[in-house]
Amino acid sequence: MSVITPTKITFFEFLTPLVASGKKTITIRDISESHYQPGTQVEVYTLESHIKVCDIVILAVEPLAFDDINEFHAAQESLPLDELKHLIRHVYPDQQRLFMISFSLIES
Ligand SMILES: CC(=O)Nc1ccn([C@H]2C[C@H](O)[C@@H](CO)O2)c(=O)n1
Repeated sequence: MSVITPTKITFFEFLTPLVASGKKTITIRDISESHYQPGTQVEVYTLESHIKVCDIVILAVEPLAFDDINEFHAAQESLPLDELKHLIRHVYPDQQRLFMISFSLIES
């Protein structure tokens, strides 16, 4: 079965300034949002209002267990670790198996 490479990603609106400023360089998603391909350009939109924010390039997609999320990931998310884990549990209440998507901002 082939999976179409996605060319868009959404972030909660309150996180988009961190993406657009280049401070946030990873996002942690479940398998349904893990099909990004390294080297591809992806458009960033706000989840709530679907406004285009910026473009990013995908650097890597790697498996990451919820229990292994640590200060290293929090720094790259530009969030405190407790806030990050709380947010991930809010979005993905039961999932241990997650994916770390690393990306770089494309300056416009
Ligand atoms: C559908 C959708 O947009 N879902 C998500 C999922 C996660 N995030 C943020 C929250 C954290 O900063 C990281 C880690 O999951 O990504 C998000 O903005 N939108």
